Amino acid sequence: MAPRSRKPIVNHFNVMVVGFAGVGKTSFVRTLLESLKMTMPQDKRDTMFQPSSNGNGQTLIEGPLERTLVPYTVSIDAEVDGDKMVLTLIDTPGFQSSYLIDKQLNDIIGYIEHQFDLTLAEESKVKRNTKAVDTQVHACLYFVDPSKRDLDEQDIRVLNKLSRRANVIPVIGKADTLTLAQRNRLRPTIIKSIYNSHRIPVYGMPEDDDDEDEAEEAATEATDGTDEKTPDAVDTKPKERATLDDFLEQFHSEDEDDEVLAFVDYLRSIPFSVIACEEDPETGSPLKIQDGDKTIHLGRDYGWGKIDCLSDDVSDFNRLKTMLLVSHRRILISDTLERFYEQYRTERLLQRRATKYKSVVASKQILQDLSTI
Ligand SMILES: Nc1nc2c(ncn2[C@@H]2O[C@H](COP(=O)(O)OP(=O)(O)OP(=O)(O)O)[C@@H](O)[C@H]2O)c(=O)[nH]1
Repeated sequence: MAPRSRKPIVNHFNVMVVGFAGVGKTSFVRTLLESLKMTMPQDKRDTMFQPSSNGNGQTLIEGPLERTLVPYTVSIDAEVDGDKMVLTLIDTPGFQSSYLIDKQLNDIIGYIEHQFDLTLAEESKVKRNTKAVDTQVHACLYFVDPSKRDLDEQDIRVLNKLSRRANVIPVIGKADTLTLAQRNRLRPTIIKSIYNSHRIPVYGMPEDDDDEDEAEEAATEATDGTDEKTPDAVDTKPKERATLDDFLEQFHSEDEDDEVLAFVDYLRSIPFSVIACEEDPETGSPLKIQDGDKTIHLGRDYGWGKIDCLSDDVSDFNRLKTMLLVSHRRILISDTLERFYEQYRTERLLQRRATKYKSVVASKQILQDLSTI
């Protein structure tokens, strides 16, 4: 008897791109897809896209690059390092004027929460669908505008809100618009803003348990009377942090396990600087650039020089791709489920209970009122 064929379990991995308008999100999505396509056998290349349309039947991943006005997804059957997955990229409209940011951000958060609702609905079924697709957003790339000198108030607001619902990974788009010195200045400034000044819990950021414990201890001692200070005099402000690079100094490759090293490596790399390839303005397809004898498939030509956007010498594109699809993929997926989904689920259940309680109290009140008429 022939052995029964077993269908492999399909791993879904979903990555969203978010940021201000024109910072290179769509171009990055296209470059990533093209880079994956290049490693596939020819006959599979044209069948891999299942892009959603903008409602007019027009798919958004092909054709001339236009401003993204509605969120859309594009999926690809990818194989990286022998690992098969369905990779879905979710492109979102770039933030425009400051008064629109909150509305746009709410739409993005709404999208992320809707995926949690789908899981919640599936979990509540008596008979669950074993083939239900995981649509949760496992990683959210936040594109920082390279023309800024530091994160501004709006970036901080967006990063804080997004980090409550997803694994946020900071990226600098259009990194070729910066000189090396500018890039070297921008990275520590952004990290200082995230880690020291605003303590934004982006993906992988070390938590400040010690600071919280110390503040709690100080407050307890003071109220116990074991300290000279009055409670009002207690300084509950967490103490200043060392820089992230100083914090990372304590990890040595020979003493740590692979997961810790993957995080150290990741934290040393953020924000990833990426450069997207140049597209034919008519078709939107990547321009093939001739550099002497060699053809650069995903490059940019500046007139005075040409670059290969996938080269590690010019950008962190490959480092980011490997981090997402290989070294951190499983952690990002489990983190989304165990941390963000669980948090959302708890909030929803408490909300439901509160609404139910309110309606019971309200109906009792109505009955009481009716009985007195
Ligand atoms: N120099 C340079 N230009 C880029 C790069 N990536 C994108 N661009 C250009 O920047 C412009 C905007 O790129 P998009 O990819 O549409 O930016 P976006 O963030 O998706 O913009 P929205 O759809 O408005 O949110 C286009 O003219 C791109 O050709 C890059 O890495 N380097």
